[in-house]
Amino acid sequence: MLLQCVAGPAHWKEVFPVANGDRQSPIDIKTEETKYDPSLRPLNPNYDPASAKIILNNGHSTSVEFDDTVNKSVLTGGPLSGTYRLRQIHFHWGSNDEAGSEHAVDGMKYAAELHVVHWNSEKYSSFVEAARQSDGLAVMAVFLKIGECNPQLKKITDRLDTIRIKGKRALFTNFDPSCLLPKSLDYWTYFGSLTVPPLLESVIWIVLREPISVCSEQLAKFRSLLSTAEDEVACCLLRNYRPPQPLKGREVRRN
Ligand SMILES: NS(=O)(=O)c1ccc(Cc2ccc([N+](=O)[O-])cc2)cc1
Ligand SMILES: [Zn+2]
Repeated sequence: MLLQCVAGPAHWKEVFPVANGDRQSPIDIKTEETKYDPSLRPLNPNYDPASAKIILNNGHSTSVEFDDTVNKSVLTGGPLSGTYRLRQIHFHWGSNDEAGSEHAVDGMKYAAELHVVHWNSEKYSSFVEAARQSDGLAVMAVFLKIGECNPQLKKITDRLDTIRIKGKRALFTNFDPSCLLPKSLDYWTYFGSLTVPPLLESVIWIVLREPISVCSEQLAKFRSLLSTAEDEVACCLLRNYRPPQPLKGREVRRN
């Protein structure tokens, strides 16, 4: 029986024409072409560990979902005007340690990438509404570089065996995602999109320049997640990164 895994990024444009839009993500960041912008402020993530609620396998990644009914965990500063409320974090990885990040830096891909997803709760009343607005979402991207095992990431990888099947969820609280950020919060920023369908062009991307570490054994645990539900033939979630998309004249600024 042929294993039916989901159609990859090459087919998305057939269902979501915006896949060929003017501000698609991810991109390959050519560092020489980035522009220093003195108006960019320091990033100011302020997260309450009590906001963390559940860890989830949604079939195309694993995410930790946060309570976003109040402004308890927010991101301000950086390129952002106003307050962006923390919604969820999730990861992208590859079938081997040589590739897995979505963004690239001068053509170089990291082993994986963490996305910390926020929405503009000052201007919009819900995540789904914000996701349809050009300034609706702010996603902080953190590169994961192969090296030492990451003790903070262990809090997540140790729980993955309880959510192997698509749709599974488990309680996951008392977790502050700041523990997954590098020492330096220096960043590049540009206007882009969601990197998975519906690929909405509503994301202010904030890509941290300093990676955090991850070891091969930790990455292997992500790859053992299943993209299939209980009643389906098992398919491992071996990779879930979209390749870099055309810049189409966009500027990438740095602080
Ligand atoms: N990879 S990413 O661009 O950071 C990303 C962030 C959030 C999401 C989750 C999601 C965001 C929005 C919608 N929507 O509006 O239908 C559906 C799913 C999907 C992907
Ligand atoms: Zn993502």
